[in-house]
Parts: sequence; C-alpha cells; structure tokens
Amino acid sequence: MSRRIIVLISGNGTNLQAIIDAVQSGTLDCKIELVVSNKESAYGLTRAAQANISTLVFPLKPYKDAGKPRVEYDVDLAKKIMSYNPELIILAGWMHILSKDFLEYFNGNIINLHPALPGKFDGAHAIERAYEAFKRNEITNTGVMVHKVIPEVDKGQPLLIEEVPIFESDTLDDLEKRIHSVEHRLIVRGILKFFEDLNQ
Ligand SMILES: Nc1nc2c(c(=O)[nH]1)N[C@@H](CN(C=O)c1ccc(C(=O)N[C@@H](CCC(=O)O)C(=O)O)cc1)CN2
Ligand SMILES: NCC(=O)N[C@@H]1O[C@H](COP(=O)([O-])[O-])[C@@H](O)[C@H]1O
Repeated sequence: MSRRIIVLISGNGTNLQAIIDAVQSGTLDCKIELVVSNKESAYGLTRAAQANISTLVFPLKPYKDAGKPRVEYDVDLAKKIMSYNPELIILAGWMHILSKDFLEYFNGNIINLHPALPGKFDGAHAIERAYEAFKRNEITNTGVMVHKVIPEVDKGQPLLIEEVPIFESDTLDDLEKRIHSVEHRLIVRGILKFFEDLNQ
C-alpha cells in the first residue's frame, strides 16, 4: 500500500520535483496527497499541478493583516493537512517556523531537509552563512541533513547526514549547486529511511 505523504514548500520546489520523480520512477512507494505552499508565487505549485498533484496555497499574510497570532495560522493549517490523513509530512524548502501546536497534531511524523550539518547553521540562509564562514577560514566543509522536526529549529534528530566539500575556487553559486544536487538525493533517501525505521 503506498504511503500517504504531504510536501510543504515555499519556493522553486526542486526538492519537491526530486520527490515527484522518485514516486513516478517507483523509487518511492508513496502517494503525494497534497503540496502546500505559504507563497502563492512558489513555482513548486506549478510542478505539482504538472504532476496532477493537489495543491493548497495557505499564506500567513491574511492572519497577520487581521492581527491574528501565528499559532492560529499553524492550527488552521494543521487541521487542513490532517484531513488528508498523511503518514509523513516533508518540509522541502518550507520557510516558516512551525509552532509546537502544529507539531502536536502529527505525533513527530514530520521531517525537514536542511542544507547544513547538525548544529552548524541552523535557520534560514544556511548555505550563504556556511560559504561566508569558509571564506573566514572558520570551516573546511558543510553538508546536508534530513532530520525530525521538533519545536527547536533544525535541532531534531538527524535521519541522514551527508558532508559537502567546499573548495577555494568555489563561488557561492558553485557551492549552492553542489549542495542542491546532494539535497535532491538525500530527501528521497530520507523518506525511505523514515518508513524503514517505522517498520523496525
Ligand atoms: N519547529 C520547526 N519549524 C521548522 C523547522 C524546524 O526544524 N522546527 N525547520 C524549518 C526549515 N528551516 C530550516 O531548515 C527554516 C526555515 C525558515 C526559517 C525562518 O527564519 N523563517 C522565518 C521567515 C523567513 C521567511 O519568510 O523568509 C519565520 O518563520 O519567521 C528558519 C528555519 C521549517 N520550520
Ligand atoms: N531551512 C530550509 C532551507 O533553507 N531550505 C533550502 O531551501 C531550498 C529550497 O529549494 P527548493 O524550493 O528548490 O526545493 C533548498 O535548496 C534548501 O537549501
């Protein structure tokens, strides 16, 4: 029976595309029940539509404009997602910090793809920050991880970690390309590992 997954995005959706490709090739025995974006402009929504996957655009701005707290947005989003009865929620470039109120709906069955090593560059803009740190001779490499999602941002237990080298000749674009190619592989392996661990 295919596993029911939901993918949350905020932008281009190249990692979503990697998941779609893996499902279509049979690498992942999953059904993407829904793709959610908090940004209407996210190209990942186009990628989902082209793959005949249901989409939901759910921006935070109307809540902010109405003076409603973020937690109300999070709870309303959780209830919408719950209605699809997912077995796993994947944050693939989802750029919104989720409250514990959201997380509590899903019993820990949420994973996130983060372009850094554990405890190194938690939060947004991790690739740029790693590149700058390398230029300051503070680090010699960086990496990518897929981790469980907990309230503390990017502090959840890693499922998979892969180091990524940085070279003196690298531009930021070189490093971003190298990291993205690792991400596209790791996100698929991370989903496989999540369900393998579930079966143990
Ligand atoms: N409770 C958790 N929520 C999220 C996690 C997590 O581990 N725990 N991972 C992030 C993904 N992420 C890094 O991997 C990340 C994304 C965004 C931000 C951030 O600062 N977001 C700002 C808004 C930024 C923007 O809109 O450009 C915010 O939410 O106010 C930090 C880390 C996803 N959520
Ligand atoms: N903290 C999470 C984070 O920073 N994720 C970053 O957002 C990009 C999304 O790309 P995509 O929309 O093409 O998948 C990913 O490449 C990743 O580096």
